[in-house]
Amino acid sequence: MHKSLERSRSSVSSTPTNAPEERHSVSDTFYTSQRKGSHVFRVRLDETGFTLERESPSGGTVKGQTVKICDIVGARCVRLKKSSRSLAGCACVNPGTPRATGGKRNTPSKCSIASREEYACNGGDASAYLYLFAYVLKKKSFRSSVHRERTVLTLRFRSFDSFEDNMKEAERWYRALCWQLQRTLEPIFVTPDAKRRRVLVLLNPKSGAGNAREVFNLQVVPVLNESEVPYDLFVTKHSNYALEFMGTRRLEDWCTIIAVGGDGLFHEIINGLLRREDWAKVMPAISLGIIPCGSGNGLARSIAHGYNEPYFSNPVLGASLTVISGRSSPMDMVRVQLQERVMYSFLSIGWGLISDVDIESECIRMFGYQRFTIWTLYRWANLRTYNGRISYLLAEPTAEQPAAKQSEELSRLQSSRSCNLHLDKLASDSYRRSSDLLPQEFEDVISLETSINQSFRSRCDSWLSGGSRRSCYYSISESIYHSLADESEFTQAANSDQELQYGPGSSLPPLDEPVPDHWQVEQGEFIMMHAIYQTHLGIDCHFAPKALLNDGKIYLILIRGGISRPHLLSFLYNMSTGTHLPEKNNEFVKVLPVRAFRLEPHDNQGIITIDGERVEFGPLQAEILPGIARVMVPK
Ligand SMILES: Nc1ncnc2c1ncn2[C@@H]1O[C@H](COP(=O)(O)OP(=O)(O)OP(=O)(O)O)[C@@H](O)[C@H]1O
Repeated sequence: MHKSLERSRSSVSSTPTNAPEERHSVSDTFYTSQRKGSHVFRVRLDETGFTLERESPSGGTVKGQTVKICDIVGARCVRLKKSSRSLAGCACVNPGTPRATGGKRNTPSKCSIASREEYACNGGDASAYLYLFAYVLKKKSFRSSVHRERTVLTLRFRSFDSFEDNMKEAERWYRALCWQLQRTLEPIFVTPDAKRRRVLVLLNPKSGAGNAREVFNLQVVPVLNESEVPYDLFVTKHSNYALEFMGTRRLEDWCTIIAVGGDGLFHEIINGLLRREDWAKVMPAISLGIIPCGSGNGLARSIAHGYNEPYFSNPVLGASLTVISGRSSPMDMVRVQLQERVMYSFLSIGWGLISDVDIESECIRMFGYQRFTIWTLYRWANLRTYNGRISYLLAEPTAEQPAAKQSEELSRLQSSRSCNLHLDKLASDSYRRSSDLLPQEFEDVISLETSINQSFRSRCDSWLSGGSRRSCYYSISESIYHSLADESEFTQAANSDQELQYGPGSSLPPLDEPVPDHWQVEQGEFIMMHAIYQTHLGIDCHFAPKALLNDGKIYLILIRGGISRPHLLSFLYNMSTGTHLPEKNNEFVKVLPVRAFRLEPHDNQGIITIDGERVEFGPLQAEILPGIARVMVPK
């Protein structure tokens, strides 16, 4: 969608007042000229957004429309270039749209600004333009679901004879918009001089179908550019790259860390952060985001679900808007004590059926997300049971589990000693800004941009690349990272710390000591145990409908051996809609909101997963760390 309006020469009636909010509200009269006649619009920008009201010839309002401030991502002031050659790359020139000739100057089409400018520019046009980018919620028909649609609103300023004066006017509107947008951002996303702070992007080129790089360049970069969010991009080179990166780099320059990949990459990021000496300082100062490119994408789906953000129409667009929203929420994490090590988890811990499906179905990865359905049916037909003991501390106090005892245990959470003595040992050498990069190091960026398809190029306006505030660190091919730091030292630094305790400490007794008396116990044969703290395990698995990002609860879901196959099939089938859980716990299926639990398998082998990644088989215990991380959420 593209709307363009021209400012009338006759009306110069902005509304300067003294109140700060009012000073940043601007309004004026614009008009559109169409074949059927011209229309006059009153346009206002204030804290609610952009309001356009079409005037009737008698001066009343015929039609009004508001583009909400929460849907607007940014704007640009531009001058159209003079030569028709340079217009080929101009904003809104859609290669698929035939250009109007000079004689059609007053016939705006979807991308008509450029068409008219070609004529006008040749005649020495002094207009300045303000392009405003928004992603508005739309519903195509009664039956279709809501989706976001890109909208470009264009205001043309030509009241004055000189371009400079018109540009001043356009910039006044631009500044007002920036001010209004900035009001919607939380302070951690803004620099002292009122600019957007930088974000760090970690991209796993191997996640999901292996197209994370293309997804990022084609779908995420345009949104980052439109919103003028400066970013630094690192492409992971191997498994655990993100873990090492997060554990050893200086992070002060970044306010957000975006994982472009799957839940496995996000898991590495949080574990890297929590292995830092300064984790307690870093965690509240940084917000995490995810662009779903993996095969599971449970976290991205859970965040969208929690905020009613459309997901299926365009998951990457929704997630891109979320990571630039400037709004964050605390998120619970779970500390998991395994026999030999500690891990931190944001999604789930599994034993039995679902973990088997997750890991065993790797061999049919070529089926994409369908691999889970195929393998679930296979496992259902060849059902296994597992023997073990599960002890837990309920989240809601009961008669047997008094509240005082619970809070006493949870208040014992404390930070452990530092383990990361090498923190930033390498950072001062390896961290560089874009201006330091050699031209050939940018070639990758340029080629990636120019290899994009036509439909994208029409959106990736030429002035965006010219004025881009991006800097890129690509570790692909001739890695910049490699050229700046000795990797063996980097790896050594990370490995040497691996054995040490790090991150938030535990409030639980050691794994080899008995659980407290007031904990409850389930033991015997199980089909599965799955502990989850987000609503969705995957895009199509609404596993814990009541879970919230920050409710301080682990949802422990148990299925006992002896469950009938039709009952189990109905459970598995209904997982996609979240209707699989019984309203009241029964003999075979139990849902237990807990704060901590311990799993002691009695078999010698089996599969245990944490956030979908396989870990060593054996006893473990887990406890909730309420709101210890921050995640980006939709506006
Ligand atoms: N450059 C790389 N080469 C190989 N493996 C990598 C690389 N970067 C990261 N990895 C590993 O790939 C694993 C899976 O990545 P990721 O989670 O991004 O995708 P996925 O498994 O397809 O998605 P999901 O976890 O949602 O199912 C991670 O555990 C990470 O350790």
